[in-house]
Amino acid sequence: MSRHLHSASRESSSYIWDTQYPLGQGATSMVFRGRSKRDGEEVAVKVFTQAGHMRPADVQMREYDVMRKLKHQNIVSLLDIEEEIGTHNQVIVMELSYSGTLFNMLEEPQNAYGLEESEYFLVLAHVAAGMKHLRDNDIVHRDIKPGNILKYVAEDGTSVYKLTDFGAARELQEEEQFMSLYGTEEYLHPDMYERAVLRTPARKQFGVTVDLWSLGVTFFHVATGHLPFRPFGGRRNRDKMHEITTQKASGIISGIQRSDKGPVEWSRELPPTCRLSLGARKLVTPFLAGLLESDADKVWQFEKFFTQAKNITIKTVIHIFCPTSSTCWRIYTNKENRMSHLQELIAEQSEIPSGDQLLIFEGHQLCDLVDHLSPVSNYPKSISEQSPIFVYSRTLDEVSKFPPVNLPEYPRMSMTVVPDVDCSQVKQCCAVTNYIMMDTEHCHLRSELLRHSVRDFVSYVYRRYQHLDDYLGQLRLHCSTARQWLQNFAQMGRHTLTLLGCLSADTAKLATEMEQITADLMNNCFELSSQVESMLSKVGSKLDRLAESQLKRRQLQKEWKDDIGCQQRDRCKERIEVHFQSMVRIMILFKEDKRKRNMSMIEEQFHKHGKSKLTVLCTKAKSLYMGYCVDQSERQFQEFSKWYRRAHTCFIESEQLNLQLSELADKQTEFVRKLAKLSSQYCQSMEEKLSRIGNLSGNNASLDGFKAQANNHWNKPRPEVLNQINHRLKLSEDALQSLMKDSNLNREMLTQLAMLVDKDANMDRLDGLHPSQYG
Ligand SMILES: Nc1ncnc2c1ncn2[C@@H]1O[C@H](COP(=O)(O)OP(=O)(O)OP(=O)(O)O)[C@@H](O)[C@H]1O
Repeated sequence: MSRHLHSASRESSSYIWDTQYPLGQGATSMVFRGRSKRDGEEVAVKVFTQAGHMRPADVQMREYDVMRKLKHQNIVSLLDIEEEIGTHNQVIVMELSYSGTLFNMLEEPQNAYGLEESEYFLVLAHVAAGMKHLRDNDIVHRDIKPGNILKYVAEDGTSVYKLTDFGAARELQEEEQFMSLYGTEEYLHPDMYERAVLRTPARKQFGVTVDLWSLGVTFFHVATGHLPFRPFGGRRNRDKMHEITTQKASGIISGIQRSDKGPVEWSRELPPTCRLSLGARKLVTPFLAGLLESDADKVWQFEKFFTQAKNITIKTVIHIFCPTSSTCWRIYTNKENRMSHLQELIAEQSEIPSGDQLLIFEGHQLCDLVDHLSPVSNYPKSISEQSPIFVYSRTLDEVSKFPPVNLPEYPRMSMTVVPDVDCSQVKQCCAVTNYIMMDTEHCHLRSELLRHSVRDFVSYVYRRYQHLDDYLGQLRLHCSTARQWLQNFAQMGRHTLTLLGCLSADTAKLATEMEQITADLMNNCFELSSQVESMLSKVGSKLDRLAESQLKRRQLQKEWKDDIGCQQRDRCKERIEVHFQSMVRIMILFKEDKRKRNMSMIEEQFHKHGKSKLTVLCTKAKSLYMGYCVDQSERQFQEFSKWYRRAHTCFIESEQLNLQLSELADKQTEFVRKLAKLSSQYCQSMEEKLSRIGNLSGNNASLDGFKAQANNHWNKPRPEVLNQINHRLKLSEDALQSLMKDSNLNREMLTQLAMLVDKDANMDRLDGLHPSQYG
């Protein structure tokens, strides 16, 4: 050893490390923080203990060989293998983790009930990627557990998880088997457990898939903060442990024996305290069940594990909030999926059938913001937990019950001083209080989202009313133009027919025929016009009334009391955090007390004081949450329930108005089409008949033709009526001119009508005002 070094310092040719504060200790080694002599870079140095050196040389070499072979972002990098100066023992130099292992993380109060969801999925993705690299290199790890997964932090601040500790690893092809025993008992495959822990003589062989079981136990542990299979008394009750893992049915993911010789509580679900959302649980539960399969016929192969892990981790999350049940949902879906699929997934969690769902984002219906066929990856990037899509049922105005609160229990504390027990109890108190803190935050978020949902719902309903009102305005204008047109047409028709009636016997006949031809259509048009009129007045007065009460007087908006419920300014979470920090300080003191062999009288008094303070702090934290936050949120929810019934009525009214306006628009279209038919039939028949009269006289129905025809009739010299004839002739000439003018007018009206029909057809494209767009 170098003379210049501190007594706790050790070194190799390129590294130096301090043995005073180990980063961690395993069964065969201690790991220390060290530095490179070359560039001062911090490193982790794994130094083998006596137990490590006792292993056969080839087993020791295997760890070096495996580490040399592996190079992957999810496997801890080997920097060097060097000889320690003085002892000549080999040390492994690795990249240093400042954050420790997953096991260390699970020991922290904030993770005592499992990791937060996004972090959990990172673990899953990274561990699966690391395992894939191991498989690609035909390596079996044989000691997968949270303590062998290190956390690193990437430059962008995100976590990177890496597999470490290849002391038990060796090369093994997929079809090969091994016999030696490795691993940590809680994570061992039942067959290996039987041999290694229960020491049964059977010479069972094990395949690469033993790692899959350990992965299942690890992923369960990371999701819940505790082990899946727990006999009463833990490691002391190994037969029961073996019984639990081997007797569990397929699909069971946990078995807990809570009392001595008591029954095992089997479960196919993750515990309620687990922090994963319902959406995440739906993915993770069958995944865990697949990994924790002890039936050799049903056991997964690695490929299955890789594809399932990939299926889970590539999904994108869409945040949904259901105000009527005050629940946040995370919908995990593939990026390329469309709205119909998203709605099916929402239906699975919310029980609102997809056809019944009303999805609102930022005051708009989601289907007005994104195309039905657009993939979810194109949805607004602003959709987040704080700004989710709100889902309502179109048909139900009832709200569900306020969701029950699921809190882990505080331990029952006695006043007797038992440092070991006290230490674990204070740790549990910290964990429960931390859980309450997170729940408080969530409760507060839900209160905020309820307020947000009211604002969005009001603006959605009002926007809808505004559109309906605008649309009604357009329809009113359109209807009155069509009505005016019909009246003008009828007037012009009457005028034409009167003229024809007094022109000649032929034209009078024609007039009668024309009247018969158009009478039905004309009556039909008048009938339709009055139907449109009455519908318009009915829907119009209803909409006018709603526009007055809602758009003008904002009644719905005013009925909501925004200040009920837990508010940011109440600082509930911060208040509970103060209690939590006090508990942490007690925990530090208790740990010190545990280290001391004997406590003095005064120290014991202080310890007792710490215990009673702890009890007070727990009561305070819980009652602040339950008595204030939850209570306030429940009151807010009840208020919302009353308000929503009215809001839903407004929505239903707007739906009905929308329907009535659509019916009105259809009737109006029918009316305009009939007008067009009337007009073209009138023109066509009139032209036909006029030309027939023209042909009778050998001329076209021109003024000259009529003149000639009239002269024929009246040019016999009857002097007493000559003046009269001439006068009639003059009248006829005027009438014919007028008829021609009428015909032109008719053409013009026809063009106008064509425009009206066109406009009618285009109504639904005008500024998106057609009510069918809201349907
Ligand atoms: N690269 C590293 N950076 C920081 N800490 C580390 C690193 N590698 C290991 N450790 C710490 O050292 C502990 C022991 O390391 P490791 O698991 O490799 O040793 P082991 O003796 O093989 O343990 P085991 O009992 O799991 O076989 C780890 O649990 C961890 O806390």
